[in-house]
Amino acid sequence: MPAKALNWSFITNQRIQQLKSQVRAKEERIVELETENAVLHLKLAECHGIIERSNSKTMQFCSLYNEEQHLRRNTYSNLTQIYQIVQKFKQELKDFQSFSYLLMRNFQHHYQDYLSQIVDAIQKAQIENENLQLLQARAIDLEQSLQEINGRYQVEKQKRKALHNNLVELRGNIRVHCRIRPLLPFDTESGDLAFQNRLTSLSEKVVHSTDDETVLVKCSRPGHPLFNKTFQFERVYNPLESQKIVFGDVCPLLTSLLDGYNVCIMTYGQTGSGKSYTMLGPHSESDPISSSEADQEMGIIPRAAGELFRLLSENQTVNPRVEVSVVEIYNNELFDLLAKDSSGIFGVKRDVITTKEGKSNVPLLTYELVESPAEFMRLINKSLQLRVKHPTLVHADSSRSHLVVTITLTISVPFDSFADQQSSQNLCKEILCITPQKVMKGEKPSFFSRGPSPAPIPLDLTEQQKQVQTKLQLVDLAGSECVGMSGVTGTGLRETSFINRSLAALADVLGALSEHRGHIPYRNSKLTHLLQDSIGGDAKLLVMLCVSPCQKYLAETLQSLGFGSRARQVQRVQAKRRNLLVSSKSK
Ligand SMILES: Nc1ncnc2c1ncn2[C@@H]1O[C@H](COP(=O)(O)OP(=O)(O)OP(=O)(O)O)[C@@H](O)[C@H]1O
Repeated sequence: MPAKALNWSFITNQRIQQLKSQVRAKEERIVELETENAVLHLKLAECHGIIERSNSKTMQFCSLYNEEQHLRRNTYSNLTQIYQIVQKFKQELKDFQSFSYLLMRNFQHHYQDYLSQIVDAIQKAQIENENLQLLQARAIDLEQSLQEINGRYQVEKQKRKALHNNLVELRGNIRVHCRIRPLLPFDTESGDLAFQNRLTSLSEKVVHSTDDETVLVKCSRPGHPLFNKTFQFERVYNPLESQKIVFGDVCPLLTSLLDGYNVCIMTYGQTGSGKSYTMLGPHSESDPISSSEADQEMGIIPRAAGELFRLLSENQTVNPRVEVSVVEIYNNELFDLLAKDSSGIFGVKRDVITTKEGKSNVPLLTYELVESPAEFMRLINKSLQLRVKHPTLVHADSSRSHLVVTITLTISVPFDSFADQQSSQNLCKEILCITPQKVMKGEKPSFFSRGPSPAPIPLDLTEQQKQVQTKLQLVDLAGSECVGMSGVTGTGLRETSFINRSLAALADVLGALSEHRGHIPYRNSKLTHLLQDSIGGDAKLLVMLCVSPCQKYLAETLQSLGFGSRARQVQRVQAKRRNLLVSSKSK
């Protein structure tokens, strides 16, 4: 091999070696660079990641920024509004302040005014108060004087009443009371169509009590000018006055009964005017009258029984005997409601006779002995079951008969207790002496048994005593009535005719008595014949007029008031004390 070629190859090898080492160096460098590149890629990827994250954060920031911008804009507009409101409010506040200021000034101004007015008013009030106190003191003085005057007036009124009553008694006048009943449902009911059409005016109240002694009637009749009529009676009850008040005025008559006077109380009036209510109280077949004091609506009869037994129980020494008879006068026939006929039916026809002494008497009349108000009321209720009643157009429970309840009271009194008073009154004319021997022999008098006539009671023979017999007649008359108004026909019409005739007979008797006629027509009707001793005799007689307050019954009311006024004019003999029935001396 040539040297040159060797050299060349050497050089070439060297060169190759160089190049190889260069290549190796380059490759290492490449590897290094690739490694760097990879690192850089990694870093790039990292940077991409960071950039992406930054981008999303930037996006977030952007949206937050937008939101913030939006909020800011909103806040700004809100702030603007708030600012405007605040400005407005400030303005208003300013206005208000100035208004308050104005108000305050006004207030102060008015306050000053009012204050001075108040001060004035207080000063005036003080003066007024002083005046008022003076006036009050004067008013108290006046009131006291008024009370004194009123008291004196009441005393004078009582005295006047007592004097009037004495005068009535001395002149033998009939005492007349008048009771105006309240308006009741049946006053505004009527089967009559013509009435129905005029109902308002018909139920108008035309009868009034102006005081406790005067009745005022406003008379208005179609085609006549209106005029007022007044009637005076011993007592007038307004519609609100109770059964208790009515009985309060009747009550002293029971004391008179025990004092030895005969007493008669009768109710008179048109049908439905309240006679039975006043005399008996409300009752019906199924609901009899009680004798309980709790019953506020009890009438005169049950109250009288209670009061009589109360008075007797207060005076144990009188040894009383109380006998009762109940009589009904129906169609001018007299029925003894306590007697049974042969077939055992109660209500036996009896007759009235005039005795030799000129007294009326009912032979065989049953007298039942009673010892308590309850026993008495049992008899009354039994009798009321028999009393004839029929419905009329005026009211459903109309009594078609006169009812006469007679209580005969026999009491023992010391011999001189009545005589002194009798002599002072010079009334000792009528002495019914029953022979004392009969009692002294110890015979059992027939009057101990239930029997046909009231009789004296046994005496304590160790003392000088006498028996006094007095009679209390309680009469519930049947109602006077206008046939057209009551709408009765047939039997009812016959009853009405008898009722009206007997009431006319009663009026005739009063007329004859007031004119002091020689003949008094007692015998024209059984009613007047039976009541002869009470009406014309020496009993204390009280007529209780019952009237309706309404226009519908004006004619009947005027008739009843006229009857009462005429009754007041009657001057009979003075009421007399009953005297000895039996007397006895100690052995
Ligand atoms: N003062 C009064 N207070 C309340 N109700 C009364 C009053 N007076 C009468 N009444 C009522 O009026 C009605 C008729 O009264 P009442 O039966 O006493 O009349 P009267 O005059 O006896 O009638 P008649 O003669 O037809 O029997 C009864 O329902 C009775 O309860």
